[in-house]
Amino acid sequence: MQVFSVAVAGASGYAGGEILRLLLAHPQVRIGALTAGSSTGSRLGDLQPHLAPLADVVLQETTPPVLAGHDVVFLALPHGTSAAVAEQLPDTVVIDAGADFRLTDAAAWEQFYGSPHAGSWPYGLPELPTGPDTQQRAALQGARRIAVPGCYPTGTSLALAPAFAAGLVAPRDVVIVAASGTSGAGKSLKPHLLGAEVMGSMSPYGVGGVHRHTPEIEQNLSLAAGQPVSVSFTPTLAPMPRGILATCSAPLADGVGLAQVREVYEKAYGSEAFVHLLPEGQWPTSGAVLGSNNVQLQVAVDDRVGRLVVISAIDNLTKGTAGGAVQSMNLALGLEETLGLPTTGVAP
Ligand SMILES: NC(=O)C1=CN([C@@H]2O[C@H](COP(=O)(O)OP(=O)(O)OC[C@H]3O[C@@H](n4cnc5c(N)ncnc54)[C@H](OP(=O)(O)O)[C@@H]3O)[C@@H](O)[C@H]2O)C=CC1
Ligand SMILES: CC(=O)N[C@@H](CCC(=O)OP(=O)(O)O)C(=O)O
Repeated sequence: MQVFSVAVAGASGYAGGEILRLLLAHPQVRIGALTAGSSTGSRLGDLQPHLAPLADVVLQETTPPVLAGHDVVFLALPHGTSAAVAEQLPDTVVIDAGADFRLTDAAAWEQFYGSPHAGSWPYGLPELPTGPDTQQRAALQGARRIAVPGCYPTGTSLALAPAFAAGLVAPRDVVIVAASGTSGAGKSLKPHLLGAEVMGSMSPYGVGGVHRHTPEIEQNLSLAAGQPVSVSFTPTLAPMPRGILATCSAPLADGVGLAQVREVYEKAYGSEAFVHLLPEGQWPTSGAVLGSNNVQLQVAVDDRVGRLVVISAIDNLTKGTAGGAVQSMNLALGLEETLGLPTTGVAP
């Protein structure tokens, strides 16, 4: 059995920590260099105490020479730092959890990120419908560079893309409101995310079409629809460490009913290991996917206003980041796509 050496840059952060949790359970991975920024020189066990088998590994500086010589490098670094590292790793599969290479439209990148566009890499969401009978998976098989999706775009794009690909909904008046756990904001200190501010309170942010995941969601849904789709996206913060629950809705085409919608979603995801359309009457919850790579979906038709409503639940750190990254690595390396990825959650 072939074993691949894997390095993780940003191992002290939330995304890097979750990538390591999954890699520790992967049968064909040997964990190599672990790197960080300000915590270079620290023991991993002092920063990620849940990763017991790696407790005594000392974090190294994030430089191309430290990361070179591995089969795969995961980058879990702040935006804007990946390009310089990746270009010095020509012989390595590079999987970037950051946003730098997700958008194909340079103008959209510059508008939402305020910096020059680095380019675009194959987008790491295998199950995404990219047309009536196609999926993103094909672009990831054997890829040498992969851009892991943002957490909100993962749950919301999977929720609506089948309806767009099948022409069930119109490409306008699409409304998405999603609640995320606070780990989505990363580990660095943010005054509005202190315990006292977050506990027992929900709050909106990035309101009015300004959140940087808006163009990423539009890119995914436009690809599925084969025409431009515009989206009103509002994120909210929920008093929980991890998880995203998204409510996504769009105007239904004339005459489309629930049976047809369910048939389309069953066809899109019926053979997927991680994306599950729940039985009628059962609703996704963020708690039910905690720690797993699963996506729970439920569809409803609101006949009063003629809209499709799709609810999705993911764990932002698992399917929304690290699970998507490891799933993409499996495809890039020609391994079984599900290797090392949990389909069982943690409850309560
Ligand atoms: N959290 C989430 O749900 C998701 C995150 N992502 C993406 O993953 C990436 C990491 O996010 P997250 O883990 O949440 O963030 P964290 O703030 O938790 O971690 C950031 C990591 O990057 C390291 N780092 C910071 N600055 C530098 C630098 N200049 N050079 C080298 N290393 C540096 C930090 O090291 P140190 O602490 O030692 O400074 C730490 O290991 C981001 O691009 C984020 O957008 C993607 C999808 C979802
Ligand atoms: C709760 C929270 O703050 N979430 C983050 C998104 C996390 C994510 O997916 O990050 P990247 O696109 O940066 O990789 C946010 O809204 O900025």
